[in-house]
Amino acid sequence: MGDRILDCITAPSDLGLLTNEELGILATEVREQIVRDTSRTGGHVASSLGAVEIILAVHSLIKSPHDRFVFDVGHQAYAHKLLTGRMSRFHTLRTFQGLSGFTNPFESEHDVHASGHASDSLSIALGLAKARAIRGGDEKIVALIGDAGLSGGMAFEAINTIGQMQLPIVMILNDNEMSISRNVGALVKHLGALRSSEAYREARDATQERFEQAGRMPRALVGFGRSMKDSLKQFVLPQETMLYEQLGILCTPPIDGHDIAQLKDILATALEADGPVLIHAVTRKGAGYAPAEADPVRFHGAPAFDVATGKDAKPSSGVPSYTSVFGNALVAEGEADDRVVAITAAMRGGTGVEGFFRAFPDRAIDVGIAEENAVGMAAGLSKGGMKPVVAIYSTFLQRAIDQLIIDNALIETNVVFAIDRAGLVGADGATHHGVFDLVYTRMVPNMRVLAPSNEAELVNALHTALQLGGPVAVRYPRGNAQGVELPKQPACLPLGRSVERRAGDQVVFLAFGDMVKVAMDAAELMAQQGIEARVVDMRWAKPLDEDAIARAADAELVVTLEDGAIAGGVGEGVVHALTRTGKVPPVMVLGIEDAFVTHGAPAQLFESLGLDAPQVASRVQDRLQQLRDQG
Ligand SMILES: Cc1ncc(C[n+]2csc(CCOP(=O)(O)OP(=O)(O)O)c2C)c(N)n1
Ligand SMILES: CC(=O)[C@@H](O)[C@H](O)COP(=O)(O)O
Ligand SMILES: [Mg+2]
Repeated sequence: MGDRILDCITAPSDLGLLTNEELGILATEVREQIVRDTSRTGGHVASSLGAVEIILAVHSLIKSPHDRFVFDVGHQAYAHKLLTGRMSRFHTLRTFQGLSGFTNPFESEHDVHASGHASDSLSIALGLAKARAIRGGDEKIVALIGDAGLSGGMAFEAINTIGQMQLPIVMILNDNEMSISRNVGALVKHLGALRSSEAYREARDATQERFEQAGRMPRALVGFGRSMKDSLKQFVLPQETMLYEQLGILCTPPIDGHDIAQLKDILATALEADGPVLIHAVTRKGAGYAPAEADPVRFHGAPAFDVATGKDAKPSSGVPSYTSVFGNALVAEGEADDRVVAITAAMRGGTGVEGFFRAFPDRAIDVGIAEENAVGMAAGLSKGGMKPVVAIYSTFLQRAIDQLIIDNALIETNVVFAIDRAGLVGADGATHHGVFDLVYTRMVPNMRVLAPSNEAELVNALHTALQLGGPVAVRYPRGNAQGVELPKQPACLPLGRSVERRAGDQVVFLAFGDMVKVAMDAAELMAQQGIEARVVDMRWAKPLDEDAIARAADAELVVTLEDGAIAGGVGEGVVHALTRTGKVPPVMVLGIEDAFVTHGAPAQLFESLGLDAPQVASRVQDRLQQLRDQG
């Protein structure tokens, strides 16, 4: 480890003192550090490895934090973290109380925003540029965005305004032809045409040659601002010019995103331009670590792995994930009914719909990072006689709440929202926890919401949702299911009916989804203290089982348990239902308090929130005692 350049970096501006050769050595050291530490913590290995040279080149030319470097998604920002004073804590990445897996301004002054959700970087950069114009500042603004991030609606909208406003911003397109899976969409074809077109190849070679001849002095060669545009234009055929050129953004030909010297040359010029510039950098996802280059999909978001082989460090538990159970159940539903159509927004693997894509390619759609489009399109499919299932993470459906409300719920489309990653997801943290879907689905008229408590319930919930008609959400968590047997044939669950899982009269738990297990374990612990608790698996977050709620009103204490935000959550819905019975017993509403939840292993997070079974049991016992003491 001795004598590394990386260990001598005290601030990102130190990079400006390094030669290109030294920066190349630093790139290797950064990669080794990323692989070593993420092999223990897991993380977004492939994306971060692919962006190392770009990040080094940018930091060697800008003065962060005065100059602003904005990351799209932020999953590729590990090199940035290592170079901005977070080396010594990098081994804590994504762990409880450790570094975040994304950029976060509360973690470092070099991080502009809380990244994690794709396609927002250009809007943030544009806002910074406008603020600079109003204030009269001189800071440089650079945004790094992937080819999939660039295809998201928010990025398209930003480009529209960036082209109009003409404020100086440097956008670096990190084009590796990959989203998490292979990138999709017409923009991909456009970028591919640019990369492969003879004109661009010639342009790239010519640019490189000329840089080399000029001892890499592009300023002298291509000039600044508009003259750079003219200069670059001579290399491209009009019909091959980049789409964004036509929208008023100066675009470079594709350049090698792993060539630090070339990157610096182009960047130095772009940073001086008087309008928006897009640098098209071509990279390899996973670059520099053979297992990640060979399988960038697996190494997009990898669990801990063995560095030598790239294989998972921990063997699988053998219990299927909720996601895979859902994926198989969806294929079975697709076999039984040819109106079932699956939609994903760039999350084929994550949402478990790969099998459906293989079985029914004509009824499977990946819209890319375009959640609004996915949910809007589902409405159209439903109106056209189909039964669309939008398989989507809870956190990403937040992008499409309007389409859920207006395009679907208002006209009662037959759309199923299969909401994966509901509840606390773990290492991805605040930007990715699925803690709002119980609020934003329940608040909408015509919506029905199922919260299965195990995988058998999930299979039945999906079947029920498809049979029921109208917009129905089925929410389930990340990770392993409970290990229960699956039904041979899926059954329809009675609408708005709960199931009692445990008898008891003193305390009644009204629990939702994954929290039923916590309630069962807590009830068991309380029984050891002589307290008898009923556990009701509520099954439906909407409509609520009003009869079960009315029966609970006879208990000394009612406890609602959800793994979502309690502000506006389903526990509050239960309280409302209780007020309608005319008899309101003491109620504890347990769930996520009004604060963002950090990252860490789910068990640690539940413990830190007082939502693990032992703490739930003791909180409930304390409250019961308090009530009894009050008489
Ligand atoms: C709104 C939103 N939808 C989906 C995702 C999940 N997601 C994270 S990274 C990613 C792919 C990003 O691809 P790209 O921008 O090309 O970057 P790369 O990983 O290829 O470097 C996706 C789909 C997300 N973070 N945000
Ligand atoms: C950065 C991002 O948004 C995704 O890569 C996300 O981290 C995937 O999460 P899962 O690991 O739960 O699929
Ligand atoms: Mg990409």
